[in-house]
Amino acid sequence: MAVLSLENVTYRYKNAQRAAVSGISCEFEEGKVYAVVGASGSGKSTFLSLLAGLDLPTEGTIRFQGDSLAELNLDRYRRESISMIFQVFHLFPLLTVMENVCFPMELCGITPKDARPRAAKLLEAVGIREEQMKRFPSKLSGGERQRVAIARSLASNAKIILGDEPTGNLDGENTQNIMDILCELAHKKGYCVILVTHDMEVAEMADVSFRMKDGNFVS
Ligand SMILES: Nc1ncnc2c1ncn2[C@@H]1O[C@H](COP(=O)(O)OP(=O)(O)OP(=O)(O)O)[C@@H](O)[C@H]1O
Repeated sequence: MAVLSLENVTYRYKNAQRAAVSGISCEFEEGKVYAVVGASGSGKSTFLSLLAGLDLPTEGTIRFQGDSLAELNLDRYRRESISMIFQVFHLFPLLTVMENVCFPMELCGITPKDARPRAAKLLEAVGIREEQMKRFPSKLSGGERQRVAIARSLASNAKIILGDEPTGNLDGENTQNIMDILCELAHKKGYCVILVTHDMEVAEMADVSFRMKDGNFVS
């Protein structure tokens, strides 16, 4: 069953002449990596913010596991059901790698004693070595920082990972590494990974890719 399904979803910014997202219907399933590619201004970021529950469609419906986002508690949906990764990794510079991953768990009431071993496991799973866990993010490469950001996004139990140009700051080799990690999370652990990107190579590594033009998906 689709974890997210969209029916004729349109989003129009106030006073805008045309809709930024225009009549999109599609489904996203667990266990797959999706890429949404398109030129600047085609509507990718707006689309992602709708999936993230940051805005509601002005027309149409987005359903999460069958329930319309318009009827869900969106704070809870954002906190519990989705996690996000970004081009600029959004790590806290004054916290160590380990503390960055523990932080969201502690916000959810997990004690530091329980959070640390779980964070260590998540970091290990994305290839961060034990000695790197004590470092500050500034002492890591871009690819390593993105891996830490992915580990942090896995700290919640959310099964949907939304990525806004997550490989935008990385070279080819690191892009491949991050995509390998995301594909493994989808294929082996059942995550639904949805990435918006300019990068055609990323789109080729995804299981399904959509091309966006003028707010709609085109083939
Ligand atoms: N806050 C806003 N108010 C009005 N119009 C907006 C707003 N944000 C975006 N738009 C318009 O909506 C359309 C889609 O923009 P969006 O940022 O979603 O595209 P994008 O594909 O993500 O672009 P980029 O790759 O450059 O980030 C554009 O025409 C843009 O000018």
